[in-house]
Amino acid sequence: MAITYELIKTCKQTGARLGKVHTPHGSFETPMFMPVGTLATVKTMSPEELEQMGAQIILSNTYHLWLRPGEDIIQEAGGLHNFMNWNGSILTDSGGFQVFSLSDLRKIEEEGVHFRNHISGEKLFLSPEKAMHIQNALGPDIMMAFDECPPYPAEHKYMKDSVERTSRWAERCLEAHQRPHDQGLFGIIQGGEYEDLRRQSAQDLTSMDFPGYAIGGLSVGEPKDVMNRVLEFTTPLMPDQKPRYLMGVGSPDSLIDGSIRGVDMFDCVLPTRIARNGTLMTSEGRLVVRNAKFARDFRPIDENCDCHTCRNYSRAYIRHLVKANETFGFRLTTYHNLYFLLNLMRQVREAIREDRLGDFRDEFFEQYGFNKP
Ligand SMILES: CNc1nc2cc(C(=O)NN)ccc2[nH]1
Ligand SMILES: [Zn+2]
Repeated sequence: MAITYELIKTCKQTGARLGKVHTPHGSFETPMFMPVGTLATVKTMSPEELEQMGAQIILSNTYHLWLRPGEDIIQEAGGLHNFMNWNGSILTDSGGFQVFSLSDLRKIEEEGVHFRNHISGEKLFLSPEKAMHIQNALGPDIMMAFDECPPYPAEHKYMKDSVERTSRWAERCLEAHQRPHDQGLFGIIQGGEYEDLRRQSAQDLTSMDFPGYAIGGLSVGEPKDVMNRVLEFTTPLMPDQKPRYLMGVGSPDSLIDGSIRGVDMFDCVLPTRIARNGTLMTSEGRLVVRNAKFARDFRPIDENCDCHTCRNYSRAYIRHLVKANETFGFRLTTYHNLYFLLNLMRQVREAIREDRLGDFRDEFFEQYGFNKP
């Protein structure tokens, strides 16, 4: 069975929608945040802990797994689910973003992209066909088309050529897709900040009938109001009976603002990455637990959080572990940050059910300390 989307209801106060995505490894309600497990692990978390905190779909990176351990080993293990013992859904990206963000030495041709391994420097080549071959071997529930994620800002002429090549590459990905029945392939809409190019990209891709669509090329350094403007004119161009996935977005305010503009799925390394340097997301804003003021603070990280970390450990203890570079400290901070975002999405879904996501946004922004528009 492939990927299907069920639109449950639209928020009467905003453009947000409550939905459900069905995959071969289970269904999940949307809007939903996907923890990132780049190398077939959400760093420091066990699959049991991910399940316990309410994660239902995680992301893994094709580029990284191709280099290490190699898709052949994962295929021999029976695919990513078996290899990492995760029974929920998995989405793999295509490597498009890594090629353009990790490797500066690259040459883009019609056939594909020549670049260097960001670790060893060896010459590499990725094409739509190669990216599909690797993802078919990894065996996720959802795969992403191979595209170009251009830098921000980019000239309109460059972006137009890039969008047209990305559309040709999307066609080639569909051609090369080996397992359409048990692996959904999402197309990626590009076009940068240009409304005419986002429209052209959306028209090209929606004419190819993918089971879901992503909005790429954002969260690449553009101001938040540019992202929000691009979402405002892009989501209405996307089919409303299919999932809409905004790639690389995961700060609390962007998750809420993206949901309000009709986005259903999000992923970002932010919560796990900042956890590893002791920065916590709390309902009152960010908390840097290394700060000396927490040395004798025996309250939980967030008094409004009921996660495992906040129910059992204090700021003073976590500060001590983080300063001593104790692994357990980073497990506690990671668990809390992921729980915080998964719980935020639960509250967003609840607010959509009750047609009050606009009010929720104002309350959350006020308490978290985000400046209101
Ligand atoms: C962290 N920011 C961020 N932007 C992204 C864009 C893409 C994309 O356009 N892929 N084709 C993927 C991941 C991203 N992560
Ligand atoms: Zn917590």
